[in-house]
Amino acid sequence: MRPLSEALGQVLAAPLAALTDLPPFDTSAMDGWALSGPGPWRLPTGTKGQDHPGILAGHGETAPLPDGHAVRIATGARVPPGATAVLRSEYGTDAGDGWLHASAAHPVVLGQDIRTRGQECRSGDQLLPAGTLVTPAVLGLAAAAGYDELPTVRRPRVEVLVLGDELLTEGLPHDGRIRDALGPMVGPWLRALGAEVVSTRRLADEADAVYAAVAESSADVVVTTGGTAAGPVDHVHPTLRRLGAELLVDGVAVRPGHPMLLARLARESAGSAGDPGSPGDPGSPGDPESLGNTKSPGNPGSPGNSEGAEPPKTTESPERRSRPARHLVGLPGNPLAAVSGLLTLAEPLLRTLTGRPAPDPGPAPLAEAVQGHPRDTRLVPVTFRQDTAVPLRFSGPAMLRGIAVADGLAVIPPGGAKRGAEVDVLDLPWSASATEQPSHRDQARQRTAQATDGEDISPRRARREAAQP
Ligand SMILES: Nc1nc2c(c(=O)[nH]1)N[C@H]1C(S)=C(S)[C@@H](COP(=O)(O)OP(=O)(O)OC[C@H]3O[C@@H](n4cnc5c(N)ncnc54)[C@H](O)[C@@H]3O)O[C@H]1N2
Ligand code: MOO
Repeated sequence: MRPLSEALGQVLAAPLAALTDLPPFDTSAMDGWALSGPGPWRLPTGTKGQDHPGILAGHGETAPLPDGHAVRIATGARVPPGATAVLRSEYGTDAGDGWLHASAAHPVVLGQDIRTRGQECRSGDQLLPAGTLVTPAVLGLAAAAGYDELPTVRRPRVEVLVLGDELLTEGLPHDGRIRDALGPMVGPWLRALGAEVVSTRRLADEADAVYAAVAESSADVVVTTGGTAAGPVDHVHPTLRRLGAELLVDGVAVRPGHPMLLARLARESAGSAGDPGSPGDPGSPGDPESLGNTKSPGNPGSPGNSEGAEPPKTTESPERRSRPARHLVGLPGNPLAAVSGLLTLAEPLLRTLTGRPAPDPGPAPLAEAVQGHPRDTRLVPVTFRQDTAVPLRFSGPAMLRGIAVADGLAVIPPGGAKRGAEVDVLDLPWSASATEQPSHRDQARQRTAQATDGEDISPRRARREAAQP
């Protein structure tokens, strides 16, 4: 459990059920008078004009209001028993003779401007499902519904290791060296995906340095960048072999990003002995082994070659076996290939570890034809214009110019897609639709269907229209 003040950005470990009716009592929605029955209404002596406040917010139950009577009331105050409506101050006249009259232009309707008890929810109603990200609005709702603290899943602790001798951390490229584009990008991206990033370290292309950094990391997830291919200084595979890690994904049929990998590290490596805690301590950690079964357009590729797929023999004690596994996500060094790995490997892993539901962004039609790879799925940066996904230029594996202005990555099947073809789009964590819960999306669809007399519209359009005031 976490106090509300510390729960922002966490994920709910259990559904949020209302601890009270909301509103908890019949409440005046306006400043004015509480009335009983048809008017004119008798005012209590001493409440004439503004000199007597009447019933104010924050007070206990008041005396019943007899038929034909009225009493001044403030917004948020408890409506007295027997009241049948509230008349706004601008719609009534207190002439000072002890009687209140409603203006002819505003005839009183039964129940008007009274928020009835339980209008928003009844005590025990489920307000939010487990797995919901705690946003500022969720904090407000939880407080209104009676919570002082929230059951949350601990965020997975992630360490980022940036590999590459050629990388500069400042200034302009020179002498064959280039700026590190992934160090500043990957940590914040993982944070947006729900991770607690404990550090981002830059490492030289040295086998022992890479081995030591991975072996000594106490993080739940190690994310490396670069060094995934088979070049002379690509140290990720050799390190994993040296550690006896199990390769769960070793390359995918996706461009860019095809050398990305996911490995399960031995539960206890040199530096992680006795590592306390786990992403799932208080909550319900998912099982990353079921990643392939999660319903997600984020897994467009199929694991390719299966080098090292033989699981290591386990001689662990039951106590050690009960500790959660640690994982390594190997992102390719080409920057857009690394983004591809963030969205298709890191995202489902972190989502599963925190028990969040799979996104269901829905397809979008392509504004233009997109050339495909002959055998592999392509991921292409797109932006949304009206209802369509517009492919962006600068989508090469080494380029970030397209993704920097994109709303998502379109999933282009092998062989390509024609103009108008409906393709899945992987949302970026900060794109509006990525932050919606499926239940909200369904409600948005329903609301929009109501607003459009059931016209069949695309889910993306439904979401956009539902977001309009
Ligand atoms: N013979 C083959 N060579 C390569 C293949 C292949 O199939 N056969 N695949 C290519 C593809 S596709 C990719 S993607 C890369 C993956 O390489 P690595 O993960 O080993 O990454 P590096 O070799 O370290 O770097 C690749 C490229 O990216 C630049 N880079 C690396 N880190 C950063 C960074 N932090 N910021 C900016 N740029 C970075 C690096 O300078 C290289 O240009 O392998 C291909 N090769
Ligand atoms: O697949 Mo590489 O990953 O084209 O950039």
